Amino acid sequence: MSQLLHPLDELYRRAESAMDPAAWAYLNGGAVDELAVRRNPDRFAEIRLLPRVGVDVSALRTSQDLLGIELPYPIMLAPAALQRLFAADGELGTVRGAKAAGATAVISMESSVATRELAGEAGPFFQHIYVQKDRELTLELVRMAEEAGARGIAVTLDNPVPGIRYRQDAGMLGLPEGVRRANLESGGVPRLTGGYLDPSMTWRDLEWLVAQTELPIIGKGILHPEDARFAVEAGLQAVYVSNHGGRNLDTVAHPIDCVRAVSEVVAGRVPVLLDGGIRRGTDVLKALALGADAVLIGRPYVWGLAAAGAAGVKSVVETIRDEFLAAMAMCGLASLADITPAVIFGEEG
Ligand SMILES: Cc1cc2nc3c(=O)[nH]c(=O)nc-3n(C[C@H](O)[C@H](O)[C@H](O)COP(=O)(O)O)c2cc1C
Ligand SMILES: CCCCCCC(=O)C(=O)O
Repeated sequence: MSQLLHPLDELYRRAESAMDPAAWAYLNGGAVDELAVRRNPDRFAEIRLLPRVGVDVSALRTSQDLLGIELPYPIMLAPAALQRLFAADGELGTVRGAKAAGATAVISMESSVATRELAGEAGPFFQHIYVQKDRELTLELVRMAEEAGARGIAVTLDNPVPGIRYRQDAGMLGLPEGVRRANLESGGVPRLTGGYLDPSMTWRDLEWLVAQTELPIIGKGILHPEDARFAVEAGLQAVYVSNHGGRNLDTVAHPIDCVRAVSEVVAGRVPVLLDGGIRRGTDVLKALALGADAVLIGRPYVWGLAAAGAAGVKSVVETIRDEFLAAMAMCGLASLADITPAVIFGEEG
């Protein structure tokens, strides 16, 4: 008798059989013993919901404005590098699937299709960057994002040095032929000469970055409430709670355990985003209940991309969205504004 799988688990299985093992290791692996990779989703599963009944949930209101983008529901796609490792279309499949599902994508600086080529196929999108040792190159990346029509820039803060990734290193020794770091070698942005990370970057550099562009800057990889305060003081226009999917530091705190304290410090001054372990619609509800304004899906949409291209990406987003909508209704929550910590068991008092 065949076992019925959750739709995402089915895509995971199909993706694994479609993908080169080294790419699979890069996609799903993480730092050292990969405890944080595994436990990010587990932490969501450990949190219990406490529904209210007798509420009219016949028309759920889930749209919101996020940095000038009208999100139909609070689910977006996290930046993921080098997607031609996973599917022939790479990021083209992702932005097409995201657009079809009404989800805003964050395009990695390390995309294997250039942002300029993706922009015409994408809905509203954000560009991700790492601040480069060469600040002129950083500025060129900012200008590239502006010219391509990005609606904001997510700058990754949790990666001062490369994560130690044994599984990845055992499999992938370099980029296979045909997979390139497209934003870093085309259209005026020169190829990187040194490492892609700057371990000397501080809040002063972020203040500098904010002053260089009209685009909102989103600080990705914040877990500590004090860093959330620094981010707002530096002029960042969104705080993105993340542990990089457990890919950089093992045994790091889980984003779902940090988001409440972060959101209390941020106190509504800027939006709070969260990724790391979002696998089910109830995870979205729990993240919002504890203070996030929106969440981002990481690995699961890449499983969808690898299994079925743009349609697979769309299906991952819609599966999680439909579960989220059902969970809202089951919990007696008619709008995003109704989602508070009171829906978490043990927080109701
Ligand atoms: C294959 C892959 C590549 C990634 N590339 C980037 C990147 O270029 N920049 C970045 O800030 N985060 C990157 N991330 C981290 C994601 O943006 C996100 O934080 C993480 O995947 C969320 O956890 P989840 O996969 O459990 O949903 C990458 C993640 C994966 C799986
Ligand atoms: C040579 C490109 C490396 C990109 C690193 C992307 C990333 O952040 C990840 O987690 O992987």
